[in-house]
Amino acid sequence: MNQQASSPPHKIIGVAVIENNSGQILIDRRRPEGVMGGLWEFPGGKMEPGETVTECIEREIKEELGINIEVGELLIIIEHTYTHLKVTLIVHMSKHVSGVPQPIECDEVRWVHLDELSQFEFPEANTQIISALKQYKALTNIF
Ligand SMILES: Nc1nc2c([nH]c(=O)n2[C@H]2C[C@H](O)[C@@H](COP(=O)(O)OP(=O)(O)OP(=O)(O)O)O2)c(=O)[nH]1
Ligand SMILES: [Mg+2]
Repeated sequence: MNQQASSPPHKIIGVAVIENNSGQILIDRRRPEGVMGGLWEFPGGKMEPGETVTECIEREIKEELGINIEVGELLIIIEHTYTHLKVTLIVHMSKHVSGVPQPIECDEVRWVHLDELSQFEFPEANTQIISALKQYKALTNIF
């Protein structure tokens, strides 16, 4: 078997942790069918050729949820290998600007507080995003 045939597909994904003025975070539930069906995630999607991560995140959030956001600083970059898929998740903190989130390409959307995230089931790679987010919030509350 050659290298190409044996390695899983690799997706590079722009991901947003979107906060509103009440300090809540936006999560969405993936559709029941398909890869990681029914799990919750932070909104985002595949980068297209020629676009920056910021452009990718703004576009995906508009397409998937119909809202406008302001993409802020990088939170973390995660490389994770699932059984049939390798993902690079480039996660940015973002601020909600306008619009009510609609479940256009997902099953459900919710605004939740940081301490509520543990009540939702996320893909494996998200453990690292959530702990980075908790550290980030702990630090930004101090300074
Ligand atoms: N958006 C997002 N994706 C995540 C998270 N955690 C995680 O493992 N992923 C994975 C799931 C998917 O395989 C991939 C996101 O890709 P995607 O939403 O553009 O694509 P998809 O697999 O839903 O479908 P497709 O466009 O390839 O048909 O990254 C997360 O928190 N947010
Ligand atoms: Mg997506």
